[in-house]
Amino acid sequence: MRYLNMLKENDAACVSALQNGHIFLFHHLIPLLQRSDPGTFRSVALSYSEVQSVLHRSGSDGSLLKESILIGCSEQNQAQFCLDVGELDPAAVAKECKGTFIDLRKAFFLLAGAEAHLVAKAQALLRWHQINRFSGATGQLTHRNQAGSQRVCSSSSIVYYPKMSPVVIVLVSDGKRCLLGRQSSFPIGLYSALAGFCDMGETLEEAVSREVAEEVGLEVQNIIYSSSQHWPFPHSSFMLACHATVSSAHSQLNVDHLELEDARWFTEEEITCALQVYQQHSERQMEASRYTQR
Ligand SMILES: NC(=O)C1=CN([C@@H]2O[C@H](COP(=O)(O)OP(=O)(O)OC[C@H]3O[C@@H](n4cnc5c(N)ncnc54)[C@H](O)[C@@H]3O)[C@@H](O)[C@H]2O)C=CC1
Ligand SMILES: [Mg+2]
Repeated sequence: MRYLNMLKENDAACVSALQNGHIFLFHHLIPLLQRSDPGTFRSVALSYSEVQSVLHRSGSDGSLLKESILIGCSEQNQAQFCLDVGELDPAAVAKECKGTFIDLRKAFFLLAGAEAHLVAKAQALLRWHQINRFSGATGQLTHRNQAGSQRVCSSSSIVYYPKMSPVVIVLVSDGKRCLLGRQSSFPIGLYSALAGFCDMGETLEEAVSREVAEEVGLEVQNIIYSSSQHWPFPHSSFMLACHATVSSAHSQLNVDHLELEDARWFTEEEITCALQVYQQHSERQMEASRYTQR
């Protein structure tokens, strides 16, 4: 952690870490992956010299490498960076790297947990840099530090840091059943816990109460924080997960159909059965993928 922090503060050390580090490539924010076992994918960690040669063979002079952004540090203490090669031909880069560019909406669910997290973080940082080239206050260009952990306005001292949008997601229970909803944009049959963006100035509890009231017209109690994660959709969300209850006497739903297509109470048996069906479906997909690769 201290090493990463030092790289954010020290441009020269960050350049040297880049030359000895691992680089993950993106093309217009789409991550490069490689197929590993049948049906599974992994992210591609390239060395500095490997990226240099990919860039040269794809017709670039290699200066793009300095645009790399620090995203983390491996267990072997090797710095990890990401780089968007959007100006190059994606097919040529993918062929050079024996990989394929896969949209993050898909990639996020194909990768193992830690890799999915790293790739999502990388995409969020790349996007933030792409849309913050100019200061919103002065309209002048902003310049990044070597790690890409901040941008500074070229005509004032304003410093910009990467931003996330806090989101609450809450599993509401009436003591026997849990409440799930679906938006019309969800895949057929998919239901999820209720979620929503926090408003400016709200506490976690206020955001949970408001979202549940807005979406299904219930008043929740006993809000308990459970865990959090970075969530890359629509982009750079910071998702805070909670549990909450309603009394069974006040569990009648009044669904806002502008926000949700449907919301329902589900029993434990229904959830267990749905999870079993999901598990069987995933196993069948894995099997089909093995078969098509033979
Ligand atoms: N059940 C669900 O709705 C689930 C949602 N999520 C995630 O939860 C988050 C919230 O999703 P929704 O339920 O659709 O939110 P939501 O219930 O707050 O409604 C979305 C609306 O909020 C407004 N909004 C306010 N701040 C916004 C911001 N920073 N970015 C985008 N829109 C903003 C927009 O008008 C947008 O149409 C997203 O990150 C989504 O990917 C994840 C799993 C399930
Ligand atoms: Mg919502």
